[in-house]
Amino acid sequence: MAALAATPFLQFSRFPRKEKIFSVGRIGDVILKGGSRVFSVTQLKQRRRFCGNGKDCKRKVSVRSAIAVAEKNEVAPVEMEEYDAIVIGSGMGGLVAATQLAVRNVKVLLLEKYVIPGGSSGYYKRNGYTFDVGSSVMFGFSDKGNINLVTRALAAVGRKLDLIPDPTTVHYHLPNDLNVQVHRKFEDFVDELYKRFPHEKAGIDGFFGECWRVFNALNSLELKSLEEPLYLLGQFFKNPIACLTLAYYLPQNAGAIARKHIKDPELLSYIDAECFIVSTVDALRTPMINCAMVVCDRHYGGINYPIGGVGRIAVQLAEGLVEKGGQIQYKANVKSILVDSDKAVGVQLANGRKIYAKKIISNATRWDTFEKLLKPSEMPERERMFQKIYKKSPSFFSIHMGVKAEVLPEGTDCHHFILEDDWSRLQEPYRTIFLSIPTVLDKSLAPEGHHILHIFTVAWMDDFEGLSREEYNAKKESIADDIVERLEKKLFPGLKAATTFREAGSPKTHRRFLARDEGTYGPIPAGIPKGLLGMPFNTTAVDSLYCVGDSCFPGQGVIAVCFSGVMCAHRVAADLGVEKSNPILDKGLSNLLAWFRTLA
Ligand SMILES: NC(=O)c1ccc[n+]([C@@H]2O[C@H](COP(=O)([O-])OP(=O)(O)OC[C@H]3O[C@@H](n4cnc5c(N)ncnc54)[C@H](O)[C@@H]3O)[C@@H](O)[C@H]2O)c1
Ligand SMILES: CC(C)=CCC/C(C)=C/C=C/C(C)=C/C=C/C(C)=C/C=C/C=C(C)/C=C/C=C(C)/C=C/C=C(\C)CCC=C(C)C
Repeated sequence: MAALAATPFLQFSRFPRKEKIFSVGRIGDVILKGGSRVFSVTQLKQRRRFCGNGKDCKRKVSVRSAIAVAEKNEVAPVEMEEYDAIVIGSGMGGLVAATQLAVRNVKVLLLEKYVIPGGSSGYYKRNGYTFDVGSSVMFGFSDKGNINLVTRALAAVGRKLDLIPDPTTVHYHLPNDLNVQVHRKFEDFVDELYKRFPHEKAGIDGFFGECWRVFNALNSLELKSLEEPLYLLGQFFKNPIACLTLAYYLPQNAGAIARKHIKDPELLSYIDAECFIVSTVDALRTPMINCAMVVCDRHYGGINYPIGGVGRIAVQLAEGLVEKGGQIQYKANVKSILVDSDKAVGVQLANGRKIYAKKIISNATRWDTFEKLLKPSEMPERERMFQKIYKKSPSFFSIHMGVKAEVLPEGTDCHHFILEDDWSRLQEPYRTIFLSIPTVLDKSLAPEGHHILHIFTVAWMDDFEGLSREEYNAKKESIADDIVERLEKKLFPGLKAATTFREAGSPKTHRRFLARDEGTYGPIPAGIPKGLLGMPFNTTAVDSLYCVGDSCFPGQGVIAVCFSGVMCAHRVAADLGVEKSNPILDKGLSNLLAWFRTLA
């Protein structure tokens, strides 16, 4: 047994009852796991007085004395699975957090419930088609600047994908025949707006000018954890103007800023549509930083599509993770996060297996993390506050289709957004249609002579509850028929007849395959938010538990969750002692941020 004293983390199984396991942490906390019960050394020493609630586990002892206790209690060592960090879920947020830790030589294990990586940025294959699970508009994927976080995430693990530049981010088909093509070149795009709204030229310049101010500030920073004070101070010192600019815009929303410059209601509705496609809410509820980020990045680095499909990004990151010494396990469904004395110490899988780590990172949504992986009755106050400020966004109804190529007119753009009638219906379920045709850029995704149409529209889970299998399937088909008919009228006559493959997914499909509560697309503000002020970062009220992904700052979107992954890895690395940190400053900043959130 003495030989094991040098091992930083030990685990023993108790004789003769093998199901009892206990472990010794690096600092020597001893935990005896017996079913759901957790015992500390103190409790081990006073077994008769143990009441079973595990509340006493605070006392630290040396590994040597822990072993002595173990020996006294007739336990013997067993093989131990212990990591520096466990990441639950391999969405882009989880993958970036895991890879960023692995390249810092942190021993990291990524657990994914599904059979491939990527979550909503994954892919699936059917009948010769490679479909993107989520949408195919990739921000942050260029060679320019600091904000190209997808490119940077891949580069960190030595990967680079071949990209196809998309000449038009999106083609809007809006009420009153408002047609706007968002060209790659900013000047070409605003020309379209000037033509339609000549009386608002100054307003257009004013609003987009402010967007560029925010974007340029973002793009001039080295992006790391905003919860790490030494980094923040360093950035303030190096680039005070950029930091103050961002601090100024942090609590503001795009709609309020648009109204400072623009009066024309139709143009304001257009800005709503621009925000809606990325946040599923109008401009008044979309943080200015997020709006600026997307309306500028598409012209700065441009939107670029990876040859082979969006799913290739996640596959490359997962391979890179393993190459850098990390591990990934598929079909590993985490059922609960193990907590000892208010500290996350490991996870338990659906098959009962327990795995321990110093830090646990959840890429599940905050709702799934705090209501399913942890006991909802023990939800920390900070999370209750988050749930007051943010609610779950609706999910999507999606249709993946294969069609004969001739049905698309020459020069069809890759991405379209359609709202046929009334502007006031922008946020209603099924009213808007998002359409991507990635084969316009990459023909290799479909059999020769065919295109992919990936269509989605906002939908709520409630519409699909309580139906029999037949009713459910019939409902999906009827919604899909209706959308195809609308697309026939608006864009592609003959679409139905040209269809060679069609598969529809409901919010239930999103819930099932992405493990997202109610299939939600992410958090949306319950009222008018104070910009991004109320959005939580990565640390949580549970010691050693972190969240990453779209229910963390700055929200939905691949580039946004990549940023969340970068921030999370930096904070975790600092807490593991791999990056510089200062506990006094940490505490000060954490209190300051908690206070900021109360203002949201
Ligand atoms: N710009 C675009 O075109 C585009 C395209 C696709 C996705 N997206 C964005 O990606 C964002 C989501 O990324 P994300 O990183 O937050 O998460 P995600 O939902 O994509 O991935 C979460 C992953 O965690 C896994 N998981 C959840 N619970 C688990 C458990 N208990 N055990 C094991 N695995 C578990 C899921 O299977 C999934 O793979 C969305 O906001 C969306 O905007 C954008
Ligand atoms: C202390 C404190 C806290 C502070 C101080 C000041 C400062 C320094 C600050 C800073 C800040 C920062 C850095 C920030 C950052 C931010 C970011 C990065 C952001 C980002 C964002 C992004 C986003 C939001 C994105 C999104 C996207 C999306 C969602 C997309 C989607 C798409 C789709 C859906 C498409 C559509 C389609 C069709 C149409 C078809």
